[in-house]
Amino acid sequence: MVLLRHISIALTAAVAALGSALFIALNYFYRRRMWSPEAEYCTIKEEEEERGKRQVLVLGLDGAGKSSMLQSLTPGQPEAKRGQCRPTRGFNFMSLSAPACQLDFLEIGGGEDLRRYWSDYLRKTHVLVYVVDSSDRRRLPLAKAELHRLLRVDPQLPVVVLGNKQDKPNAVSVSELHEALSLSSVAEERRLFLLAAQLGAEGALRNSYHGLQAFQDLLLQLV
Ligand SMILES: Nc1nc2c(ncn2[C@@H]2O[C@H](COP(=O)(O)OP(=O)(O)OP(=O)(O)O)[C@@H](O)[C@H]2O)c(=O)[nH]1
Ligand SMILES: [Mg+2]
Repeated sequence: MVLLRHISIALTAAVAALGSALFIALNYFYRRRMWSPEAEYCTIKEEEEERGKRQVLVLGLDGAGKSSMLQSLTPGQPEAKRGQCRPTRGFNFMSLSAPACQLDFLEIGGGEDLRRYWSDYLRKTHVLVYVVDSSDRRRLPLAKAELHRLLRVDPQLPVVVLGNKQDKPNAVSVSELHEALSLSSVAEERRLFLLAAQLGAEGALRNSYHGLQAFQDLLLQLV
């Protein structure tokens, strides 16, 4: 009788231990299995931030001057000249190493077929550089609509708007650009800068923020 009681106690304990082990194993299995793009993205972003990388997303309508700007920022490429950039059919990537961190610039082409993918890249982005062709007066409303569509996705994302091609005779001024892009309506919660810029004939980017180094410093402050 006593032996039977011992056996039943031992069996109960064994079943309980097995149950716990099964529960822990299943829990572990499902935790690993339950994947969400958001969780995956957060892990990647955290890892990159730990390694001191910051992403600068460069967007703007086709022909605005995004690739030209990246070329002019690329060390060792001073010979980049106007008219040498081809339309970006997909991505364009460039990295700049600063003492504090690495700035990873990612341009996505501005063609109509690529614009629909722009917002997918905002989640990984620390600062948006939005390039506008100041001389393309006809498409300013489109440039504004695309910018506002992007900014609705992330109300806090810092933005630098580059009013490019200021060298062109028909370019709108910075204050006209501010008005045409309705920047006051999107600047409330975010840090937003509007700079006039032009690619010099020798390929160097000039902007109203006192040169290239200051432009980089501004980005480093914002990321
Ligand atoms: N006059 C003038 N031309 C410029 C300036 N910046 C760029 N360009 C010219 O504008 C054209 C388009 O420049 P890109 O840099 O290819 O434009 P993008 O924004 O990268 O265009 P996509 O890749 O098609 O989205 C090129 O012929 C450039 O040389 C500028 O400040 N002034
Ligand atoms: Mg390009």
